[in-house]
Amino acid sequence: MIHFQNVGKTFTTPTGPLQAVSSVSLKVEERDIYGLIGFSGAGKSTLLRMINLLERPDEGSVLVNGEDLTQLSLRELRKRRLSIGMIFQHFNLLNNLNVYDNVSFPLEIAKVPTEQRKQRIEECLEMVGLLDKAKTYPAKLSGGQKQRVAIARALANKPKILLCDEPTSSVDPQTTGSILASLKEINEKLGITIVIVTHEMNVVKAICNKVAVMEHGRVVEKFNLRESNIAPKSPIAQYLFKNEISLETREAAYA
Ligand SMILES: Nc1ncnc2c1ncn2[C@@H]1O[C@H](COP(=O)(O)OP(=O)(O)OP(=O)(O)O)[C@@H](O)[C@H]1O
Repeated sequence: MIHFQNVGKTFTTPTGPLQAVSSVSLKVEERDIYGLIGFSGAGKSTLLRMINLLERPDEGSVLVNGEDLTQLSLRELRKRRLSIGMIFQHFNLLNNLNVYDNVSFPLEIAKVPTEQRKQRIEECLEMVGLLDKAKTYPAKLSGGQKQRVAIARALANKPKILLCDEPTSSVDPQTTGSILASLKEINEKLGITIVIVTHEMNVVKAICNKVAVMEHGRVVEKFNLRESNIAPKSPIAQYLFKNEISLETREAAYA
């Protein structure tokens, strides 16, 4: 479904070139919930953003359903992006619009007629358990509710893939549970493939069937979490599996 072939990305920075992603090859199969884990700066978000070309790889290619998105015209790319939803750490809701209108927004961009829009918005809000909040503005919602609105909005155009960039990093552990439950449900019920960037092995263990561990722009190890004998070899993977804690606070302990 998603196939990274030897991808690389170097950013130009004031202090010189910075290789954020180096020679990554990885396959995400349909219906996977695939975790990308590693310390801050490992290149996880850059890799994730290559799937919908928010970042263009400058080496290798990324195939989505066998198609290299870099070869498409801008018009075709916009169309393909409708089948790839995305959610972010800080929710990125439009604060001047209520919940209903936030979910409506991508449908308006896709020029979905008003009547169909209404039905789809209600379906999506129902899916994340927030139909009763349709008229509420984001400022009145909790972090978990905001992220579930973002999930509903990402689902509006019936994507096949959902990209999640640290979706639980701004919320407390209990709220994390409700967001992860929504993600698991849409994966199981709608068959949506999910790729999730996280710092936390707890998140990976809760919902992912596979995980890739990243360090310094490279994937150092991959695991199928359905296998019974998981034996990490790299120091970082050993650390991550041993310490089910947030890396943000414990990076120093590993270093
Ligand atoms: N647009 C950009 N311009 C310059 N450097 C960038 C840009 N985007 C990312 N980087 C750098 O690339 C490296 C990888 O960043 P990336 O955000 O992919 O890492 P990450 O593993 O997702 O970390 P974090 O959890 O902190 O977001 C970092 O050193 C980051 O500072």
